[in-house]
Amino acid sequence: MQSAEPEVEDSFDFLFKIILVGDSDVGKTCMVQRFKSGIFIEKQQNTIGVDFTVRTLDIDGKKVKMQVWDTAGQERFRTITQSYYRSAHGAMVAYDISRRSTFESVPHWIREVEQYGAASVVVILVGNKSDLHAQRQVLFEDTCTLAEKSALLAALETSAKEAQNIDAAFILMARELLARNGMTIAEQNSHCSPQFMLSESSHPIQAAVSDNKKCGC
Ligand SMILES: Nc1nc2c(ncn2[C@@H]2O[C@H](COP(=O)(O)OP(=O)(O)OP(=O)(O)O)[C@@H](O)[C@H]2O)c(=O)[nH]1
Repeated sequence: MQSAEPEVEDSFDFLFKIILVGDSDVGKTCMVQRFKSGIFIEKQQNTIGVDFTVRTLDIDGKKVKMQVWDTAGQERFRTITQSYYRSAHGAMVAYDISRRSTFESVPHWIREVEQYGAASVVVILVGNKSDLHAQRQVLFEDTCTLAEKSALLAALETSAKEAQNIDAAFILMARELLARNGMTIAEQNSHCSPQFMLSESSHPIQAAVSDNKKCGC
């Protein structure tokens, strides 16, 4: 666990703080590790409190530093993790597509973000372990329904194991935060990433969903 704010040394154009929440064992740490280092390590220790990691993305020539706060999903760390919501620009609510109970916890995590986070926080719903096709317990349609009902920015499925959509999730978040912080919608619309659903909260739906994905730019 790292409790202090990380030092930000090198230069960047934008710095965004992203908090990753969701039940224990949905794969949050593996997602962050895949995003940061491009690797997948099967056996992870459960996160204690909160860990942070940083990666700088190049988005259309802008250096966008993503400071990612990986929180513990275990109940006993709730009070620690709640104190990290307030400064987050973005939140990723993660569940495991092969474990229905983790999807059923999503409304709880969304409420936490709403309760403890800033009013402007951008929220994305992420169904991890999309490689576990045979064990699927959550339909992506249900994910989209929930994301729309909760007015989230987007819903997508990822696999930290097979490197599916992990970068896409963070890039999507970065682009939305950039859009809200000065980059024009016109610049945004020149890009389209397949394999996820976007809400209309900030700009038109760009893509439609799921495993046999079609990009609807
Ligand atoms: N098949 C599959 N397994 C995964 C994937 N991502 C993570 N796992 C496995 O899921 C387990 C839990 O992963 P973690 O990253 O520790 O989960 P967490 O959400 O950070 O858990 P807490 O720290 O307790 O909140 C580990 O055994 C991982 O190997 C994935 O994309 N596919």
